Amino acid sequence: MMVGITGTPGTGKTSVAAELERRGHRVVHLTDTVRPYIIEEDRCRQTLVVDIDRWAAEFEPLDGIVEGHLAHYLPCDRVVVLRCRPDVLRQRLAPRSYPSEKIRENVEAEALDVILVEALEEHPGEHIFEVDTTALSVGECADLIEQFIRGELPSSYGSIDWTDYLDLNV
Ligand SMILES: Nc1ncnc2c1ncn2[C@@H]1O[C@H](COP(=O)(O)OP(=O)(O)O)[C@@H](O)[C@H]1O
Repeated sequence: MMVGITGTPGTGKTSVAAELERRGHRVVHLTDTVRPYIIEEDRCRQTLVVDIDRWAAEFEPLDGIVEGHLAHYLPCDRVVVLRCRPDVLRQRLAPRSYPSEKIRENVEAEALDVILVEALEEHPGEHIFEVDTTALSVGECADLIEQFIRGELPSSYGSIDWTDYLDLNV
């Protein structure tokens, strides 16, 4: 089974993937796989533009966890969407050397459920599991993900509403 862990930058993908790897899961970090598919580098926004269609088409499915904010574009059997309340996300992103515009864009995307909507465009809802990491430890997030993978927890998504936090970006 290939399980994607996706989410806005700062929601905790790298941290929870490291914990799942420590627990014995095979983990592939997708940033390590996109380099041959980079179309351009947007230096101002410190963003790489990737040919997602070609990358996803050529990706060899695997039994394990694929971690990265493009994971939901892969033919995953299950997709975990990590979430974080926008004000807390802003704090998590603050130590990064991101331009303020990039932080604003990410916080806004999180408030608008952008990654969840993208995931739902690619996968049936019953394969999707949203985890609100705001008040959970990395270990608690990993516990929930393992329970979902084992089929002990049903899919769940759509209960988060962070539109009230959109004005944080003003
Ligand atoms: N569940 C969590 N609770 C509190 N802080 C977290 C949690 N997950 C990640 N963090 C912290 O948030 C920041 C971003 O986490 P990271 O794993 O790098 O996110 P991503 O890979 O999605 O960009 C890091 O400082 C990390 O320690």
